[in-house]
Amino acid sequence: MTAVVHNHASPQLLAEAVAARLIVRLSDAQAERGVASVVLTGGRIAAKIYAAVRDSPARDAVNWSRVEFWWGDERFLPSGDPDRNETQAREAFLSSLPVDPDRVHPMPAADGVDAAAAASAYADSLAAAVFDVVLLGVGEDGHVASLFPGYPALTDPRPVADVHDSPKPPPVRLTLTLPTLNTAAEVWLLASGAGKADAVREALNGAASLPAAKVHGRERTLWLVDTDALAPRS
Ligand SMILES: O=C1O[C@H](COP(=O)(O)O)[C@@H](O)[C@H](O)[C@H]1O
Repeated sequence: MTAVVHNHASPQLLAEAVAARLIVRLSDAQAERGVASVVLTGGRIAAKIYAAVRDSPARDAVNWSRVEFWWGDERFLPSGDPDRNETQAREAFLSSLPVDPDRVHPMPAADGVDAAAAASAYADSLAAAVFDVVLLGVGEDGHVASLFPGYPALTDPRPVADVHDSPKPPPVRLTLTLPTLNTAAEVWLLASGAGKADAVREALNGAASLPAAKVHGRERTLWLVDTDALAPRS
C-alpha cells in the first residue's frame, strides 16, 4: 500500500493538524471498539503535537480514560529523567488529560533492571495489545523509534529490543521492533525541519536500508511533514 504524504506550511501547523487527526482517529476507534490505542513517540515535533492535543478545543471528543497509551521507544534512563520519552509525554499532555493510569504503559525505566530484562517485560505487557495508530518521529539519519540504520534491532525478531551504543544519546534504549510496529492499523511518520529532508526524500524513494522506509500500517501509512522537511536537495 502506498504511503500518502501531507505537507504543512510550518511546524506549528503540522503539530495542530496531527493533533486534530489524532483526536479524530482515537474518537473513531472508540466509536468502533469502545477503546482506542496509540503508540507514542519522542522528539521535538512530538512535544509540539502533544501540546496541541492538550490545547485543542476538540480534545474532549476523546474519552481519554479509554485510551491505551504505549511507547514506540524509550531512552533507558531512571524514572522521571527529563530525557525519557515518557517524561516528555506526561509533561506535555498526559498530566493534563483525564487518563486512566492503568491504561498508560510506559517502557520500564533504568531503575536497577537491565535493558534486556526490561525489553522482555515490555514485550510481555503488550502481548495482547492492538494499535490503532503508531506515531513515529523520523530522525535525521532516517531512524524511527530506536531503530537506527545498520543496528541489530532492525532485524531483531523479538517484539521489543534493547539497543546499545545508540548513535544518538543516551546509548542504551528500548524499542518496539518492526514486526511489532507493523501490526498497527495506521502508522504516521512525522518529520519537521530541514535536517530531516534527506531522510524523508530517501525514505519516500524507498531506500531499503532506512528504518523509516520499513514501517507500514496495515490500513494506512501517512507521512505528516512540514515544508522544510519535504524540501528537495538544493
Ligand atoms: O531519540 C529520539 O528521536 C526521535 C526523533 O526526535 P526529533 O527530536 O529529531 O524529532 C524520536 O522519534 C524517538 O522517539 C526518540 O527516542
